[in-house]
Amino acid sequence: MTELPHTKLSINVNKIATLRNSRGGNNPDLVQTALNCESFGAQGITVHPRPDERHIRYQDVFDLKAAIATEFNIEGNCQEEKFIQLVLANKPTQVTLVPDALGQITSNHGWDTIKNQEYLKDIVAVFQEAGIRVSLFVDPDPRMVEAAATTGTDRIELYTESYATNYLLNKELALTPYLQAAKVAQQASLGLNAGHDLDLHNLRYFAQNIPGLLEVSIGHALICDALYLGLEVTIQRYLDQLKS
Ligand SMILES: CC(=O)[C@@H](O)[C@H](O)COP(=O)(O)O
Ligand SMILES: NCC(=O)COP(=O)(O)O
Repeated sequence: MTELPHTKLSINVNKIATLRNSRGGNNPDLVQTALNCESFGAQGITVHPRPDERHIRYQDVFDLKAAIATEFNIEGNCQEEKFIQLVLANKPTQVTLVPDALGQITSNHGWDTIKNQEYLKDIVAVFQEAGIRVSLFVDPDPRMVEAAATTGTDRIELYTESYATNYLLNKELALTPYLQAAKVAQQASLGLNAGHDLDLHNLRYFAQNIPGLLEVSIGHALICDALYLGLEVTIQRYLDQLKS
């Protein structure tokens, strides 16, 4: 029997949609690619629809929901009413709430869970009442993690951009704030996810050292690696990084 990694790999397929949209038509086929990801071992599929639908279109979310069998994670900005309705209509396994500004190229910060405490409590409850697990995207700041716990969220997703950047300079230092944040999350009984700029170089060290890491969502680097290695080999390599 093969050993299963304890941290789930959810593959973000935004970049497949970016490529498809660049020519119109349906090549590459987003749903087929997601199904391939699953058959190659992915334990979840992540999408991050943005209001301009520059990659994931709202219809893609319905199409993926109807097709995939693993955990479906929809990330996005819940300050958009259209996003809330999209998530409620699809009832994914998990919604990850991200405080994106309009027109942002990519996500670049987590929630200020202190300032937005009341708003987050209300919106977390909206999704939970629909049976959807909620995760809040936060920076690795113990104060933000502590305040996230008081919103009632099930999980947090640690924004790993600074880990990925600093890993190249000093991996121990790069990890330090994430370790502290993870400890606070554990004490508060919050589930822990992570994502953004994780790749084949920095993933193993993160996964081996962050206690209780339940899920990583990875898109950009994984899809780039698949151009060189093929999707099946790439996914196996990412899963290998998650084996303890
Ligand atoms: C929240 C997060 O870190 C990712 O979902 C990332 O924002 C991917 O979005 P893009 O593919 O639009 O860059
Ligand atoms: N939540 C992070 C995510 O889905 C993918 O981020 P990236 O690997 O594309 O940087």
